[in-house]
Amino acid sequence: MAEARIIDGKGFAAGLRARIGAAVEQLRTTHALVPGLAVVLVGEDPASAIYVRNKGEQTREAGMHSVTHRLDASTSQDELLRLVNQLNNDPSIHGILVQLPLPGHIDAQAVLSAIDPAKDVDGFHVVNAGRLSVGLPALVPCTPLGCMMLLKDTVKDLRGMHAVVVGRSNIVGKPMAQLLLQADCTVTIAHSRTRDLAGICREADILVAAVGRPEMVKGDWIKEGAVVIDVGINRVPARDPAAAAAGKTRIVGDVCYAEAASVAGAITPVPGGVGPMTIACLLANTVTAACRSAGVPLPAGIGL
Ligand SMILES: Nc1nc(=O)c2c([nH]1)NC[C@@H]1CN(c3ccc(C(=O)N[C@@H](CCC(=O)O)C(=O)O)cc3)C=[N+]21
Ligand SMILES: [Mg+2]
Repeated sequence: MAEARIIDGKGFAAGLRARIGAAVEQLRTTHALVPGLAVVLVGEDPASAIYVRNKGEQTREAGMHSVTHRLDASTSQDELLRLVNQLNNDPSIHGILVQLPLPGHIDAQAVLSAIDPAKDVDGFHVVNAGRLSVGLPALVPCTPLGCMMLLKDTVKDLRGMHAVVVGRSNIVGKPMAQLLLQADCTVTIAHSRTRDLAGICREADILVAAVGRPEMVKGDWIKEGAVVIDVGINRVPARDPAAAAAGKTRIVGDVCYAEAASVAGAITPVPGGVGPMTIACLLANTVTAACRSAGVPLPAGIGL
């Protein structure tokens, strides 16, 4: 059997960011509208710090207004809520992202609920989750949105295909299932407690792995020719034992890539697959939020 086609998320994301940059330039010249994104980071988690820096850089590269608030890990929930409220009322800010996870003393749901749904570019507010589930215009969570863009680019006609989503988080699994359903797929949501998970996965024409367990999905879980979207980003010890002993790590997905690539028809790599799409879609959502708030038509080429 032929080796799977590699779905180039990194390349697709670069193209999407270029289209976003052009749209931002149009909005500025024709509507005097500059989309603005505020990212809030509480504490010093090193991975989060890198993501937040990348978000800020890519936002500016697209010509957008970017603000990053870095708060001490000891910041109280009240202080964080005051900042969110201030950003809700700031007309230069169209998108607000509070980086997760938050320190344990802060109730993440309370913070997410405080974000104005119109500025909720993560799409995590219950209003956006509800709007997505009933088919109303919504801000759609960035990772599933990016997965969907890659799928639509890879598969000519998704209608009637059996999509299996492994993982049921509010951030990826559930919204992913909603988007697939909207694209007329037949959708199964599976998870760690699913009976015969391997057998269910083998029925998938489209397999989305979003469980957060390194290389859990094996090659023999995959139907010949299936499209595999690997959402996982797991840090594991480096392959080389000496490097591993020295604390070096590498990143793997939720899918055992080498095994899967010899069975699947197409597959996203990790890194370079879904991850870069997540940030590009954050920029796209910020443009969407800015246009909706200003009553300006959405630019073409940056949505589903
Ligand atoms: N409120 C909130 N919204 C988020 O969207 C959010 C969050 N909190 N907390 C953390 C996770 C993680 N996340 C990623 C973004 C980009 C890559 C990414 O660009 N990955 C690259 C590089 C991977 C690497 O080398 O680390 C890749 O997969 O190729 C990964 C992960 C967004 N998150
Ligand atoms: Mg689970």
